[in-house]
Amino acid sequence: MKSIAFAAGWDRPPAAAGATVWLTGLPSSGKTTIALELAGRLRADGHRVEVLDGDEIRRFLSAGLGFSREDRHTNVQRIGMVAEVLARNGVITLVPVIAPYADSRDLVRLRHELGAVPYVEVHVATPVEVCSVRDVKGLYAKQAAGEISGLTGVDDPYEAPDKPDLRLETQGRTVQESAAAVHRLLVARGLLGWDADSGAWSA
Ligand SMILES: Nc1ncnc2c1ncn2[C@@H]1O[C@H](COP(=O)(O)OS(=O)(=O)O)[C@@H](OP(=O)(O)O)[C@H]1O
Ligand SMILES: Nc1ncnc2c1ncn2[C@@H]1O[C@H](COP(=O)(O)OP(=O)(O)O)[C@@H](O)[C@H]1O
Repeated sequence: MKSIAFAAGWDRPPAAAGATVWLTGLPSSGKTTIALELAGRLRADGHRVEVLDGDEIRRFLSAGLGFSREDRHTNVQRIGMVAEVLARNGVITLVPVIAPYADSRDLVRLRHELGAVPYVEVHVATPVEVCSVRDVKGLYAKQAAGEISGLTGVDDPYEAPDKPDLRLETQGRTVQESAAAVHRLLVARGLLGWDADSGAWSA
């Protein structure tokens, strides 16, 4: 199959369409780690990739927003819009953001669908018991010590997706295995156009 691309005179396969890949899940579930691992793999395969990091967005685009239901909704809609613009322009946009409310996520998906922009929802479904042991940023410990409140999955809601495109259990799996599961989904959906591993069009 590779020879078809080169016989056609391309020095590299034509760019695939962009897509938004939203990784929703609890703090420390693995969203950011999986997004960064997958981004590296996709970039190595020649894809244009952006990772919209939740912390960075909150420092700039969503500066001043807190963690009330309303602020989280606003944050998610802003990120959804940026992701849609990027994806519409051929970028695979990975979004490791909690997005705890189903109606907020559904609105982002709907806007993508209305614009015919591919959208994939991955639920990083690590149980809270595992997340609170990982506690990458010390938030679970702070909540337990009474220093913060309103922590998603502990004393603030997390509405798990009913029908995500992929539900990923990360406990007992390596980061590479988790990222590979998302990669397989993108290939199965025909979103990568050209699969460098198999040397075939994934569509
Ligand atoms: N109260 C509370 N609840 C949940 N998360 C909290 C909270 N306070 C701070 N943080 C940290 O904020 C990081 C970014 O949150 P998000 O923008 O992804 O959240 S949301 O979608 O707007 O709900 C989020 O990043 P991740 O740990 O990568 O998920 C948290 O570490
Ligand atoms: N299979 C896995 N997939 C993703 N992360 C994992 C996995 N196994 C262990 N981890 C670890 O879990 C932690 C997840 O942290 P992070 O990605 O920052 O979570 P989040 O972005 O959801 O808050 C990291 O320390 C990561 O190394």
